[in-house]
Amino acid sequence: MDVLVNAAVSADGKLSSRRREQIAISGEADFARVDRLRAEVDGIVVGVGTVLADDPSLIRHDEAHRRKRRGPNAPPPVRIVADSRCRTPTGADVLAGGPTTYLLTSEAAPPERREALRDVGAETVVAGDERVDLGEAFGRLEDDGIERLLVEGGGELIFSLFEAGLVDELTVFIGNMIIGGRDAPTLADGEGFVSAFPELELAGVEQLDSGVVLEWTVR
Ligand SMILES: NC(=O)c1ccc[n+]([C@@H]2O[C@H](COP(=O)([O-])OP(=O)(O)OC[C@H]3O[C@@H](n4cnc5c(N)ncnc54)[C@H](O)[C@@H]3O)[C@@H](O)[C@H]2O)c1
Ligand SMILES: Nc1nc(=O)c(N)c(NC[C@H](O)[C@H](O)[C@H](O)COP(=O)(O)O)[nH]1
Repeated sequence: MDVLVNAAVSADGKLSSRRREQIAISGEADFARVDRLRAEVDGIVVGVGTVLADDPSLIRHDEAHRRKRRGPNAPPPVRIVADSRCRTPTGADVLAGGPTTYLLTSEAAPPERREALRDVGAETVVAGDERVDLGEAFGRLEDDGIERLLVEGGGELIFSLFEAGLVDELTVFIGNMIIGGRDAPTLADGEGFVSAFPELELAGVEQLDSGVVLEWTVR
């Protein structure tokens, strides 16, 4: 599995405000860049915290770029939500129309919630006891031919992926604003590392919109 993480953060490293409302940190050129990234992968991943905060649909991508890079018959990327307890609302946009939506969940999810989400078309993958075992779940996606993933957040999920050693590349747009707030989500939240910090290697720097895009590979 090849895993690319992408996010937009403020100059002080926040993904959104303490109210967890989506903020336009980047601009048109960055959204177009993300649309191209989406077109290059088999699946787009978010955590359920992002679904509850932003209600993304994860459908939009650069179709022309997809055809050019992956051929005329390449399917659009599937949508994937990491959701340990099946908290995704059945009416969430990520479940509406469009490509398959995989729900990665755990044994801790109430069976009736899992059933309800299956009833509205979600493809459920159960891996892990309390939380999604991301390595195992990604292995199951690979069995379905999903080999390259773009993870778009949020901070809890991104931290867990680094903790599990599953991230290959990280691209971050850093914008021209300060959001602040000790409770505002950052790029990597979770418990945080105290030693054995994952190390990155700088692979690219580009000025875009009113900020900068940093491309990192994970050592
Ligand atoms: N600026 C950006 O680029 C960007 C992108 C995405 C999200 N966001 C923001 O991030 C915030 C949401 O982030 P968040 O950190 O609250 O939630 P999140 O999206 O990281 O989701 C966390 C949830 O994922 C699920 N999960 C399943 N397995 C897990 C595992 N092994 N480890 C961790 N989580 C696991 C859990 O149910 C957990 O509650 C929102 O405010 C949203 O607006 C910003
Ligand atoms: N590139 C980028 N710049 C930002 O300033 C910002 N706030 C996001 N945030 C990502 C966002 O939280 C969502 O995950 C998806 O962009 C929504 O996806 P849809 O358009 O619904 O498919 N992304």
